[in-house]
Amino acid sequence: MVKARKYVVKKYFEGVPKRDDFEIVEYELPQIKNEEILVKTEWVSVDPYQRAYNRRFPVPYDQFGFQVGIVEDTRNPRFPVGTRVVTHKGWCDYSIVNPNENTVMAKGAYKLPDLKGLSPSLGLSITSMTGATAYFGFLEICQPKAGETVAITGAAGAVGSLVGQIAKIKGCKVIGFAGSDEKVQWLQNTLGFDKAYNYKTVNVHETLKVAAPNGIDCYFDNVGGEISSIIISHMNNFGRVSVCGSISAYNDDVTQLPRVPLLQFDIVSKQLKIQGFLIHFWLDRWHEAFADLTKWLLEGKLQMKEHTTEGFDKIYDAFVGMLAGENTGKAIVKI
Ligand SMILES: NC(=O)C1=CN([C@@H]2O[C@H](COP(=O)(O)OP(=O)(O)OC[C@H]3O[C@@H](n4cnc5c(N)ncnc54)[C@H](OP(=O)(O)O)[C@@H]3O)[C@@H](O)[C@H]2O)C=CC1
Ligand SMILES: C/C=C/C(C)=O
Repeated sequence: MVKARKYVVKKYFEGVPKRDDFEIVEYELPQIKNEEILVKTEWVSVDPYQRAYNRRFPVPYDQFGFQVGIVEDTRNPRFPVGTRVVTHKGWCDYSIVNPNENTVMAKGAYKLPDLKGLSPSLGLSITSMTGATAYFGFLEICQPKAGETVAITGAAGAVGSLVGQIAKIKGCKVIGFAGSDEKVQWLQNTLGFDKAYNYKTVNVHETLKVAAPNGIDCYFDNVGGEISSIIISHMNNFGRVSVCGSISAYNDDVTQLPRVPLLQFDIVSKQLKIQGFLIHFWLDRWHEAFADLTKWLLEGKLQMKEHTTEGFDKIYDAFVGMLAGENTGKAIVKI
């Protein structure tokens, strides 16, 4: 019998999630059945949707999320012992998975793609939801063309930093907004963004007059709120907006969300396309994103910075730290 630990969400979050909204539960795993695998978790992902989706499930629920682990026992010939897998089993140190049992959000399990000796933790960014989100959310919805100007909020985060690098690969001019001067320096000096700004200290409207005098063609929106309205008011005719997330409001009371300026006149007069998406829509095509992103990574055309916290007991701290902007790049926890 294997003893396992998992984080259970026992209360709905009010504002910033609190430590005692979670309980760490110890329990014994049953024997694996036909087709199942026993996975020892190596890395877990902390992500904004774990906050945003909180009220979609009846409490108590096991905290879902992507993780990379190694197969320790198997009754599935496609997944021998020692295989590295990506699953959606969340914040636990051991789990039993049937790789064939997909959910709406994720495959039951898939083999970690060959990262040519790079850290398997990249299975939580480059070859997981994060990478697919940046790739499809930007390329499919924004349909960027070389020479166009792209604005990105949440630009120094996991998804945003990839979107900016993909935009550079596609020959675009890239303007990023992030929440500290260090992040801004990293975006400009290391990732090659054309311009980056600290949204906490600049006047976004005045900044865009200078940074994008000819307007913005594509906007990848990770944060929502007032900054998004300002950016959209700077868009060119036939501009495209990919609405990926609205993290600026995830900890807010949904009945009291802040008002943002009316955008309809800009949308109509500039004939803008504004599209939200959920990355599960492309679940059967994620491998296409993984192939291109891994190739670009190995060619040195893009990079993924990881913000790593150590220890199963620290997952909560990593989660609220990410929501507060402590991460540059992908926030992950090494178990
Ligand atoms: N539609 C979909 O299918 C998917 C959507 N997403 C969305 O993509 C977005 C980015 O996710 P991900 O890359 O994983 O997370 P990040 O790595 O970007 O981490 C979250 C970041 O959000 C920023 N942030 C926090 N509060 C605010 C605020 N009030 N205003 C502006 N920025 C804030 C912080 O950076 P800073 O220091 O810059 O403030 C923080 O580092 C999220 O909105 C998420 O929900 C992600 C995956 C799939
Ligand atoms: C699947 C993730 C969705 C958001 C909103 O993060």
